[in-house]
Amino acid sequence: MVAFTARAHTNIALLKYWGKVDQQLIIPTTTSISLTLDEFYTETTVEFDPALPNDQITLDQQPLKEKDRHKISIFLNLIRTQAQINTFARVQSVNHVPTAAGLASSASAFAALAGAGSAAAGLNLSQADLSRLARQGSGSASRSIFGGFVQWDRGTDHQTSVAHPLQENVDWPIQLLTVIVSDQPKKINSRGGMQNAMQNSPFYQNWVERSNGLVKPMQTAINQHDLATLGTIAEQNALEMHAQNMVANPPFFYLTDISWQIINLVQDLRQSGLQVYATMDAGPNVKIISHPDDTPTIKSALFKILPEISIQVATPGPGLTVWQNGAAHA
Ligand SMILES: Nc1ncnc2c1ncn2[C@@H]1O[C@H](COP(=O)(O)OP(=O)(O)OP(=O)(O)O)[C@@H](O)[C@H]1O
Ligand SMILES: C[C@@](O)(CCOP(=O)(O)OP(=O)(O)O)CC(=O)O
Repeated sequence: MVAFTARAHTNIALLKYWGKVDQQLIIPTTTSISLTLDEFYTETTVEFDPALPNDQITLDQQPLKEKDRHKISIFLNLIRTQAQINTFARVQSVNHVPTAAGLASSASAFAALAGAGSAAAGLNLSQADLSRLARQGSGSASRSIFGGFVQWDRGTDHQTSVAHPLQENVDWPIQLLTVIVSDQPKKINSRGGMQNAMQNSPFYQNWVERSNGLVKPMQTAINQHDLATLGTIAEQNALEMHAQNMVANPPFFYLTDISWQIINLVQDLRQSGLQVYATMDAGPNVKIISHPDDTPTIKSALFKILPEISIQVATPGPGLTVWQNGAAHA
């Protein structure tokens, strides 16, 4: 059969997804809003081949670990069922983003796999159906089908829990400075962490209500290109997500001393008049939401306190692209 390749970019949530109502279908407790990023992406090629005795999967030219391979095969089963085929697949994936370090590699990974896998299986899915499919691999992947600002409606079932673009072409100045504290895989993955928080934080229900209440204000901030309100809401929502983990029993932490140094610096810079805001996912890295003009000031302030730190500038990025191997890539 024919091989297809897909490229999907990561996204960083401005309003976080942190808990599931349905573990199997991946229906979240909250509606989330994200920004797709240009600089970090996954490229995946899929070919179904009747000669294969099982699914063969490589990530960055290395065979995947058994647990991760199993996860991909289960996901491919969703595609096989829909396409009514029972052939195994050859999957080659390359991450242009550190894997499992809280930089949303699972988002770009499953969005790319949904795109290449469904095309290679002969399915011609709509973007909404690709989002529903990607969601079942990793919740945040539902948002990486689209570019720019994206909203994943929590919904109540497979049909209604789907992402849609809020603003695909972002033509106003906003960037995320990603401060890489560590590019090593984290100890507690997102899946385990959110489950832990949901079951063991006494304030979890409060998080759900507050987070869902921030959807409208965040939409308004995006519509009005209001960086200050957008950043304020995003920082508040990220800290509240981490607070759930800190008050869980037993507590657990993604943020390290260095993460807190950066968060404190962001607050200091804000007090000095800059529009800078921090957001953090399931890892120690801090993403600084900011205006591109302020990059030199923010970078020099960061290097002053952390001379060894690595910083990547990320701007709004596009949605999923899929092409047949051998065909020209638009
Ligand atoms: N390109 C890929 N192909 C297949 N699986 C991948 C790929 N990239 C990542 N993964 C899988 O996703 C897992 C990482 O997902 P996880 O959600 O734990 O962390 P993350 O990448 O930091 O993303 P997030 O910020 O969404 O938590 C990896 O352990 C691996 O199983
Ligand atoms: C903190 C987050 O990045 C968590 C992402 O979690 P995942 O989408 O990786 O989780 P699973 O659905 O279990 O695969 C917040 C977000 O991206 O909304």
